[in-house]
Amino acid sequence: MSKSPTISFIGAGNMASAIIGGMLDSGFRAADIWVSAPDDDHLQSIRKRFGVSVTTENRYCAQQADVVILAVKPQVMADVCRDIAPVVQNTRPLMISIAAGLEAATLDSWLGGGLPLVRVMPNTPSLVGKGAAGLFANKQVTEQQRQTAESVFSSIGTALWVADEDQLHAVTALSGSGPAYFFLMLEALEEAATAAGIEASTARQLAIQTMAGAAEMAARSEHDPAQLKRNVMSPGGTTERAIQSFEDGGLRQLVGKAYRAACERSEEMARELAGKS
Ligand SMILES: NC(=O)C1=CN([C@@H]2O[C@H](COP(=O)(O)OP(=O)(O)OC[C@H]3O[C@@H](n4cnc5c(N)ncnc54)[C@H](O)[C@@H]3O)[C@@H](O)[C@H]2O)C=CC1
Ligand SMILES: O=C(O)[C@@H]1CCC=N1
Repeated sequence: MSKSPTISFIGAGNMASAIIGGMLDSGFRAADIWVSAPDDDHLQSIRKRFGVSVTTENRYCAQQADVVILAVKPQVMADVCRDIAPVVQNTRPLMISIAAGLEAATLDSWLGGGLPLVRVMPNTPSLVGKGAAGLFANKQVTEQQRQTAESVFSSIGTALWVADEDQLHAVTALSGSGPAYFFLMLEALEEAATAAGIEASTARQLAIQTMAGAAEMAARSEHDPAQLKRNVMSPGGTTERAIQSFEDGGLRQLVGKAYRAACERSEEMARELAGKS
């Protein structure tokens, strides 16, 4: 069997940590992982936490790799790619970008052109093995490289390919940004329950367990969410009143509006960042 690939992360922030943490839990080896970022203090804390190799030199980091995962903010991506381009043009690893709204063609041009490139939109629950990621491969990506990319992201949750790159905007607004929508719901429920007199820690635990339980049920049930919702709503009972209140307040429209705002921002970022090339 061929040796496991060396995977280098450029960027050591929230998402790199979430992906590395999930990968190690699912059996990837720390010895096969490199991470680079400018801040040495930050890198040392990642090294202590995960036991991976670290360096402040992006080029050196990229040079080690069969797979380079670009995990920096979209706004610094152009500089990072141009800096490592001479190295990766020579070693030709599989490039993976997790940046929101940055198109494969734009990244490829910054990297000098012609490299196999997978764009992934992951999310932070990857840290606990419950990630949800959409993946898109450019034409240079081989079947084996597709499998490698899929093995990384399916090791930390659900990983689904999209055929059309444009669909990544819709994925970003759904599962990329989505954890924050549910955290907002948790915040609001906790505030409402504490205002009604429940101790804050009790309110938080009950709200979190309820969200996790509802998600698990939705995942396992043969019924759709609308039916599961109706099953909780006893006629004339408490839930019916609460749901009516959500509907009267326009929650559905508000969710649609927020979702479209995220989609539009992703498209806008793609235009802005393509203009930087
Ligand atoms: N946070 C999230 O929920 C998600 C983020 N993303 C994408 O992931 C990417 C990273 O986001 P976060 O981890 O949240 O950001 P972050 O700000 O937590 O991490 C960025 C990392 O890049 C490093 N960095 C900055 N300049 C650098 C350079 N020149 N060379 C190497 N490293 C450099 C920073 O030191 C930091 O470690 C972004 O492109 C974002 O669009 C994608 C899905 C979800
Ligand atoms: O907010 C953002 O732009 C990134 C992409 C998806 C989640 N966080």
